[in-house]
Amino acid sequence: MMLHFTKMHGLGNDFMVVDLVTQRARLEPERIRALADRRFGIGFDQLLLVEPPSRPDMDFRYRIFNADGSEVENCGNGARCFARFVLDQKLTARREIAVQTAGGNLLLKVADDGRVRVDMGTPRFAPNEIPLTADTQSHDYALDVDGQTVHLDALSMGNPHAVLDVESVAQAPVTTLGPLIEAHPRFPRRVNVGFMEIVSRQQIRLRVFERGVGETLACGTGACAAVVSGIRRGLLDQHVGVTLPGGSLSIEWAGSGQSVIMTGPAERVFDGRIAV
Ligand SMILES: N[C@@H](CCC[C@H](N)C(=O)O)C(=O)O
Repeated sequence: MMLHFTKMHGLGNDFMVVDLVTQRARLEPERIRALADRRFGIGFDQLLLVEPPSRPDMDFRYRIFNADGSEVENCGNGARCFARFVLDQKLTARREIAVQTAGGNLLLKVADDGRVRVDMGTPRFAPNEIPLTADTQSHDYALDVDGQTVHLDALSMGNPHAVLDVESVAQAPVTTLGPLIEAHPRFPRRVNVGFMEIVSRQQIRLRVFERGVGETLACGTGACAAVVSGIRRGLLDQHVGVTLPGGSLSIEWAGSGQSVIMTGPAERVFDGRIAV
């Protein structure tokens, strides 16, 4: 049987997107890892599976798998690509789409210019909700990493994020410190690691070492987590532009108990099919 897919990206964070509303397939972790391979497979950071919802008040459910085959709770750039995909495939005519993810429900709006605005839900800070092993909630956790003390903030955007302040993202130890924090035993489900350079109260630069992938060109939930961290520590204003290696996102957060709003592009690259 042939399975149709679409290759998409949000700021260079790239996806294989599969419609499982009109098609049927089961992809095991080993097959996902093979398909994600950039030389022997299709090549992608995440696989997105679009499915019918399990609740009548939702339009779709979508599931997210990292390149290492692990299923995860949330994906910001993926959410925008998902919204463009269901419209382009005519799976819906609605420009306002409610979707279930493993990390919670999201509300997405596709603007006339194709940019997508996503209500990413409320950030969570309690250590057990991240999850992070810690006695008390803080915005400054000290982690022993190979005998060195590293200070970071941590929070959940549905998925777990650590945020480190750096002087310069160009010099940041993303590929050396990133994997050590990603797999640190105090993060029992591993963690996405963001390196944030604050340029002004309305602008940051960010690089993210993603759990289950490695450094990507952009991470939507990572951008939300970094901005939330900066706002809650009094370092950033409510509307912040985030420059990532693959492009820019706009993030807004009005503070405690409020949803984080992310706006950015979503692009289709090509369509293909594989035998399953
Ligand atoms: N690229 C994503 C995040 C994808 C999931 C992440 N790697 C995790 O394991 O939680 C984004 O744009 O948010």
